[in-house]
Amino acid sequence: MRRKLVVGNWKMHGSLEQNQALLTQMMADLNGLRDADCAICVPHPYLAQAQQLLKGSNIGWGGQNVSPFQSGAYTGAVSARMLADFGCTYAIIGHSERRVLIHESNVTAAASFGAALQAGLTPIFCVGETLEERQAGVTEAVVGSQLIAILNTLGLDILSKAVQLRAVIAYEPVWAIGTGKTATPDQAQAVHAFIRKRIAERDPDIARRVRILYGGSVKPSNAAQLFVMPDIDGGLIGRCSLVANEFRDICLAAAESACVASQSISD
Ligand SMILES: O=C[C@H](O)COP(=O)(O)O
Repeated sequence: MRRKLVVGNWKMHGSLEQNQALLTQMMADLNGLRDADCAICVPHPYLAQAQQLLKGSNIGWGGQNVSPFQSGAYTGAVSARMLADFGCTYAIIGHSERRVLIHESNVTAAASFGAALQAGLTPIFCVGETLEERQAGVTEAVVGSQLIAILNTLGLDILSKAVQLRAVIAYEPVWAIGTGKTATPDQAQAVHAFIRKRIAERDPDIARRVRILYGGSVKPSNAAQLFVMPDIDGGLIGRCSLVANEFRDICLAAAESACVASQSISD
């Protein structure tokens, strides 16, 4: 059975002082969490602080993007190796805010996915459609092309590395991000099942093992309904990862849904 994972994406929020208080509270709140994994992806300047505070706790940490390049004259860019230097486990790749606002392409996102794996990080590869795309009925075509970009750009060899480092996919419908409009559990499940089916066409074993997170206005009041869906393996959380008790409740919902699932298997 796939272990649930909840990842907070702080986006461009925080300060040394706020982070100290928030991470300290989260460590206290999540100290006893056993049945789910959790992590926080912080803005790059706060990686050292996250490493110092979270080391030895059961909260992992990561960055929110990596350069597709290993090093060189790329002003303002941060390499995957640099994230690894700060003990990161995770790197969010291809978030829609980067795709939409700074026109990051499928090819760039795929190359960053490869760079993250190369540095030993677990990439969290984001896919998702806009509202116009959903209304036009092309959700599967859009998500499918975002996924296939990985193979087209990096080739089939990337799959074994992705398995080894437990690469994660995050389905985030753009229309649900930061809007308060969550996809219904059935809408999200349908796209998650499509993603798993697409991966299964290449490799059924990877499809069974890969964790697919849902992101887009996840909150304590809807987390449990989403996490019990068979192909939803946790969440990528924006706004509610900036509020300790809301993030705690979402992590607890993930752990609880894992217990419900294991009970129903043994029943
Ligand atoms: O990476 C996280 C997503 O963009 C979701 O953000 P949100 O929970 O604020 O809607």
